[in-house]
Formats: sequence, structure tokens, C-alpha cells
Amino acid sequence: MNENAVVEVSRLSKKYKRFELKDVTMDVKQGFITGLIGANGAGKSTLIKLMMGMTLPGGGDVRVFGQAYASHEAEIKERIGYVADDCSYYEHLTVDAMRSVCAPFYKRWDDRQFARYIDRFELSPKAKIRSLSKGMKMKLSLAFALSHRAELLIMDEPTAGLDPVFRRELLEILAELMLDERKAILFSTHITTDLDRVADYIAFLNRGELVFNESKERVFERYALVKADKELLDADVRRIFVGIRETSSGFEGLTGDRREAERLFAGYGRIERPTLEDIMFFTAKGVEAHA
Ligand SMILES: Nc1ncnc2c1ncn2[C@@H]1O[C@H](COP(=O)(O)OP(=O)(O)OP(=O)(O)O)[C@@H](O)[C@H]1O
Repeated sequence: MNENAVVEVSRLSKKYKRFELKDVTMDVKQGFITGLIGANGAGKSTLIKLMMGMTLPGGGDVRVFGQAYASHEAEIKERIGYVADDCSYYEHLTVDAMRSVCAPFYKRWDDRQFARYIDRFELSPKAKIRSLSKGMKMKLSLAFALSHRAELLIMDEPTAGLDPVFRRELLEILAELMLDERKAILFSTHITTDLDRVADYIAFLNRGELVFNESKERVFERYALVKADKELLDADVRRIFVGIRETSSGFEGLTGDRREAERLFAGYGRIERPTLEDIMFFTAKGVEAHA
């Protein structure tokens, strides 16, 4: 096993009727936050469910803490804090009753920690789960995930449905957790600006395929957004772009080879740092153009 990888997936695939996750190889590193990005339907939840052992792969392999679900499911799950995208609970229970149901499943359950998060998230232990808003349910789900001393936190769209104030607080909590270098976090999102703040690594899925899983610095070293005159767009030049958007007078193109862009366009256009959203947009667009 890669020394500091807590999750390793290799050549993972999963086929549904209208979707295929194809040949994904990536890891989640200890001591870092990995953000999983991709458009709606790119396969983020499918990949997370495979990493959680909640669905079986069509091919390939998943290892968590160096172990396979087939032989070590209970041990692996004990060490993961999981926040699902749908946060399903027994709606008729109160927060505290739900705690009594969940706590016995974990050897390292920490009641005081849970009480601290409930307080911090302004949830009432007596509140019926059915009465909680979507955002409050997400907070409750987080409180559970953070209260059994998990070493790995896996969250599927945890910021969806949260107001900007709590979204920022959640990101602060994640940064706090990372002060403990033994922990690792993977979270999926399509709000890419969340990742600018906290992510160390970015894994990008596009239509079921992993485009990259790289450190954020490396992503921004490599990619460049070029804005220039349309006349410069000949067939050779087009080849360096992942995706191109043409306007009446010029074009914008994303390339994964910043150096080549600098060589070709120095003095002839603007070379900018793309946002993660630009990278997602142009990659999706590029694939469409060549399809
Ligand atoms: N159990 C299933 N049976 C059939 N198709 C499925 C199943 N689960 C997911 N899919 C399909 O697989 C594709 C990828 O879904 P997935 O939920 O993994 O994407 P996602 O990137 O998490 O999207 P979103 O951001 O919208 O949640 C979708 O087209 C979805 O309809």
C-alpha cells in the first residue's frame, strides 16, 4: 500500500444502465483534505459508495486502511465517519434517541464530543428529527460522523443545502480536524469555491472518468486559461486545448499545458489562472466538441 494512502482504489468500474464509472485509480492521503469534484451525474456518489463498501464494483479493487471490505468491513467502518448525501434517519426519533441507537455501533463512540457538536451546531437533543430542516439534518449527520474518533471522514456533498454561514463554519471545522495529521478527509462538492479554501488535493471526475487527482498547487501550475484572437486558432493550436469557447471576436481556451500556452501565446493573448469551475466547464465542453 502507498505509505500514506488511507483509501486506494485501482481500476475501479461500475456499470449502470445509463452510466459507467470507468477504470478509476486514485487514493485519499492521510493528513490531507481531498475534494472530489464533478458535474451532476459525473459519478461522485457512485465512487463514494464504492469507497464505503455500500455497493459492489463491476471490476477493480477498493482498499481502505490497506484492507478489503470482503474480509474487514466492520473494522474499516469503525474508522470512517460518513456523511451521506440524503442523511436518512428514523424521522420519528429525537436527536438524543437517535444517539442511543447509533452509539452502540461504535467502540470509540464519544458522548461528550457528540454533546459538544450538538451544542455548537445549535441542535436541540429533544428535537424530533422530522422537524429538522435539510441543513440541520446535515449538521446532525456531521455530529454523528465526528463523534466516534474516526480517522477518515467521507462526505457526499456536505455543503449542499447549507447557508453560507454554516458552510464556512463547516470548512473551518474540517481545517481544525486536519490539525491532527493522522486524519484524512474526502468530500464531494460541486461548489468548487469551497475547495479553494480548504482542499489540498483535487480529484476531478468527468462523465465517469477520473481526469486527475492532484495537489491543488499542481492543478493550478498545469492548467491555464488563454484568451486571444480567433485568428490564432489553427488546427495545431487547437490541439493544446482541453476545451474552447469561441465568441464573435476571440476565444477562451483551457489547456493542461501552461508552458506550451506561454510559448505559443506570449505577446499574443492573455494567459490567466483558471478557477476549478473553469476546469470543470471546459473539460465537459471539450468532450462534447469531440464526441
Ligand atoms: N443505483 C443506480 N441505478 C442506476 N443508475 C444509477 C444508480 N445510481 C446512480 N445511477 C446513475 O449514475 C449516474 C451517476 O450518478 P452519481 O449519483 O454517482 O453522480 P454524482 O456525480 O454524485 O451526481 P450529483 O452531483 O448529481 O449527485 C447518474 O446518471 C445516475 O442516474
